[in-house]
Amino acid sequence: MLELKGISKRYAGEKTFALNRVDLRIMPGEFVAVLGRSGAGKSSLIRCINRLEEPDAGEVVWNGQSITGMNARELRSIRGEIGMVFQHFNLLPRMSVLTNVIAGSFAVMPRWRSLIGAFTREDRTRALSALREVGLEELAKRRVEDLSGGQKQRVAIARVLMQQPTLLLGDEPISSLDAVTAKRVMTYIAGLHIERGITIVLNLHDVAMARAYATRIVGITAGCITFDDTPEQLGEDELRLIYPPDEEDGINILNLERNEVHVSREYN
Ligand SMILES: Nc1ncnc2c1ncn2[C@@H]1O[C@H](COP(=O)(O)OP(=O)(O)OP(=O)(O)O)[C@@H](O)[C@H]1O
Repeated sequence: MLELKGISKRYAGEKTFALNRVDLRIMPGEFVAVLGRSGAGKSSLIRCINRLEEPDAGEVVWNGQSITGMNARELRSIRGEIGMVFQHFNLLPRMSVLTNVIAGSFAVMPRWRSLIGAFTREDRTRALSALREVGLEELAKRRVEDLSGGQKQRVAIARVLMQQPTLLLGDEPISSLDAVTAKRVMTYIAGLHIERGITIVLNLHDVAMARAYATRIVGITAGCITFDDTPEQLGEDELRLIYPPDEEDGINILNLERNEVHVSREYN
């Protein structure tokens, strides 16, 4: 179980809290989509879970272990259990696809081996099998910088598979992909949930995707949870709460008819 207890985060120099005493309990095997307008605190929430950002207050507990109470060594080890996919993939662009996938186990690999690239035969076999699962085995030797966005995200998913995590965190993993590719990537992520029972927490900008794939939706507004229920309960009123009109520029970002949310001017 993943538990956030009173998590608060305020960035240096900012007046308002990015997260304001957030409490959240996620049971094993849940697929949670986190929705909210731009700046609501979605990334901060995801990043505070594995301490890519340090919360200012509160506690994160994963399977009975307090992540917030861990020292650097313990944190490295727990991160081996927690996979992460990002909007911009976070891959090593000049390295091969295979090397990137093997890098998924760096957190659990003795440091000297990861430094000199001395991968074992077993590492390669496992990485190739992960690539097969996302349909990219033939591209194993290709440099990552030569791949399309969708292929890069599938490499990132293969890297997560290699890591064999029990928890997958995603910070807008489909935001930079076109609609068709985004759907394909979501299908792979859903596969991790359905076939392996991995607990998943993803930030998404796309309400339709959240409804289609998640088992639970958490809405964040100005650093606070304003919705937490099943996708079926997410109606128009709830969407208005999660996506209030921008007071400063008066743009109502919610287009209920098209069932999609424009999160910033660039998306329009
Ligand atoms: N490194 C930072 N330094 C200062 N302020 C930050 C930093 N990161 C985020 N913030 C602020 O914290 C608030 C929440 O940001 P966060 O990135 O968590 O929101 P978000 O919902 O993920 O937004 P988006 O959908 O645009 O990515 C925003 O007001 C943002 O400007």
